[in-house]
Amino acid sequence: MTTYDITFERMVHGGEALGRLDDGRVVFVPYVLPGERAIVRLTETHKRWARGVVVERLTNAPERVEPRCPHFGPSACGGCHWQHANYAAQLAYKTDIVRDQIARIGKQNPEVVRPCIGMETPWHYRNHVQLHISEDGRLGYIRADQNGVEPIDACLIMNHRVAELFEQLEISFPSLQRVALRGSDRTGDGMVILETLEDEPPEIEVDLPVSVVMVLSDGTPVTLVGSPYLEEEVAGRRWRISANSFFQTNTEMAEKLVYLVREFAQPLLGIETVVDVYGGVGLLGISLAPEVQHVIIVESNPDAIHDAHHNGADLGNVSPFVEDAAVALSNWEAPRPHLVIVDPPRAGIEREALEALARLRPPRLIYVSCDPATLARDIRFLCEQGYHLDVVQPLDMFPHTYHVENVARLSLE
Ligand SMILES: C[S@@+](CC[C@H](N)C(=O)[O-])C[C@H]1O[C@@H](n2cnc3c(N)ncnc32)[C@H](O)[C@@H]1O
Repeated sequence: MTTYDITFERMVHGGEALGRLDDGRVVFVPYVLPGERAIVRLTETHKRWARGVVVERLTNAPERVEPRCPHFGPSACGGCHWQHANYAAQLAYKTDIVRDQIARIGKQNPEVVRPCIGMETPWHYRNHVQLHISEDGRLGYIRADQNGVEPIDACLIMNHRVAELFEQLEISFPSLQRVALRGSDRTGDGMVILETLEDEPPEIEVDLPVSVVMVLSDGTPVTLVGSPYLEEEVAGRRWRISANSFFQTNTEMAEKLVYLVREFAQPLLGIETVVDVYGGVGLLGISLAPEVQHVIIVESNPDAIHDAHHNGADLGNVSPFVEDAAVALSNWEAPRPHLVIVDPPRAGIEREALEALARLRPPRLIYVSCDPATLARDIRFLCEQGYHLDVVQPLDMFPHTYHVENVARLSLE
């Protein structure tokens, strides 16, 4: 077996550490830290890069800590990537990664990227988890090597309500594919979402104070017990969230996100219309509604738009629309919005929507993103169309993973 002695330089987007082979190729290796030296075996080789695994670690970085969770590691749970690094180091890696993406892919000055904002206590934060069924019928997460499901006894990143649901849950449906648990530590609401191969919902009995929704094989959600939605509390408002509506998975950081968007939207004086594209249940747009004349929410999921109607009803100036982003932006007939917020899924803004957004030319744009690479790609395009990148603020929505949320503000030069 050929092995290589590698010293690692930095963390990269995707969560691996980057080192170099003697022939100049870069090599990506998980579960090591910048500054560490390890003997590595290559698992994938290409002309300009390779991927490998640690055979033996020769040195430890000062940032290395003992992972708290017994399920963490290369041949176990794939949910967390960085429990072996202290939290301050995780935040520093995230800042460096975002700066690297903004410079290399976005072709922008990386100094506009502020240091990543972290959580005070970076544990028990997830209000929503997706669990799979292991070979022996237990609930778990997809393994880090993608080789099946790692059954888990407990998870340190579930919030307390979700952890409570997980402990109490006893289910045995032969056709069960996945189980999602959603819960709020603030309102106490809880929901179990069962995904099956069935076409018909079964009769079930549940002893717990939770709602149970079953998603049938065609994607239709059917409420079996309780309510079709749960409620969360963020930034002084209650948010209604249906079983298949998106909501930010970290409630504490969702609140920071709302306040940051509000800060980046200043000055709001004189702003008539704000458009919140990829708006979900309206979290970002509705939070600005008390300070502007009109908020339009564009979202493709009808259930989320139904929630947004409910969430903004008391304000009287919120108009939610079920529409594809590209279609809505391409056919925009209302007056030009003063401020557009975009918060697309990981893949970023589709090309057609991005081109339509650039043609619409709102004077100010706030781009919320959970993927720094697609954010940087889209920023590059928008800057080529005349926008200026003012600032990028990384937020640690997902401690112990390599994922990082970002809020960018762009304005017309
Ligand atoms: C990352 S979430 C953001 C939701 C919301 N801004 C929030 O903070 O809760 C992205 C949202 O975009 C919606 N979406 C995905 N593709 C879309 C499209 N092509 N057009 C409109 N909305 C889309 C998803 O349903 C989801 O609600």
